[in-house]
Amino acid sequence: MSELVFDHVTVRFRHHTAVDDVSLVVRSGTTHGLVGESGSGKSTLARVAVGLERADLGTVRLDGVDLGRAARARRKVQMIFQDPFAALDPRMPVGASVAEGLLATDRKWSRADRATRVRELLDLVHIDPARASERPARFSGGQRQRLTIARALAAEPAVLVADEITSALDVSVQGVVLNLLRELQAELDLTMLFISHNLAVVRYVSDDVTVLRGGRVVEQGATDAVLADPADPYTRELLRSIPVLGRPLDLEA
Ligand SMILES: Nc1ncnc2c1ncn2[C@@H]1O[C@H](COP(=O)(O)OP(=O)(O)OP(=O)(O)O)[C@@H](O)[C@H]1O
Repeated sequence: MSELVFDHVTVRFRHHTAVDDVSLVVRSGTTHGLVGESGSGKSTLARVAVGLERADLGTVRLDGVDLGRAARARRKVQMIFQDPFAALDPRMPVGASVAEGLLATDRKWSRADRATRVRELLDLVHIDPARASERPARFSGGQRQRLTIARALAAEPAVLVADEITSALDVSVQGVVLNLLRELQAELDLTMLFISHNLAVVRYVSDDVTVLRGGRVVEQGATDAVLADPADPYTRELLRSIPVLGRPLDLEA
């Protein structure tokens, strides 16, 4: 089991409340989408989960353990960031970058085991393992994002937090990365908090959804139910930007 619970979380920056009493549950083996316009508090909430930000009130718990008090448990929550160009050290062979993720596991890895695991991880994200010695500059944006996913998976996370991971990519590549995530979800039974300002993207990967506005939850529930019958005008507004059924997803919005 790996359930991530945000329990009445509030985060303030000086007099500004970025996250205001937010509660949500990322159920084990499911993807929870977090959607809302720019500045609604999505990234701040994600940063609290991985310990980059502190909650002023409330707790984030992984399987009952308060992550605010347990740095070790926080390593079980791994974040994938928006910009795959900034996320990989340009001087390092990509295999070495992926291997960095193994440091977050509690095991000691022999050189041979490490190399084998890196090959497996590259294979999992459909990057030719023979390219492990190449630098990031030789890879496209979409390939780099797949490399950062491999590095996050190397850490054997209980929960993955994906923050706008497709928004820096060309629209043609976004679908490839989203499809990979769906494939990994099915294969590895991933538990994931998936953040995007784009409801079409969230709908594509999420079992449950929380809609944030101005740091507050305005709507929450099973994705299908929420999108079929949104109770809040703001969600209806976000939905209007999604193309009707039968037309391709507008992943660029
Ligand atoms: N370190 C900080 N210091 C002060 N204010 C901050 C800080 N980080 C975020 N904020 C503010 O908190 C609010 C929420 O920001 P946050 O980045 O969480 O929103 P977001 O929904 O992720 O937006 P975006 O989609 O643009 O990333 C914004 O008003 C932002 O300006």
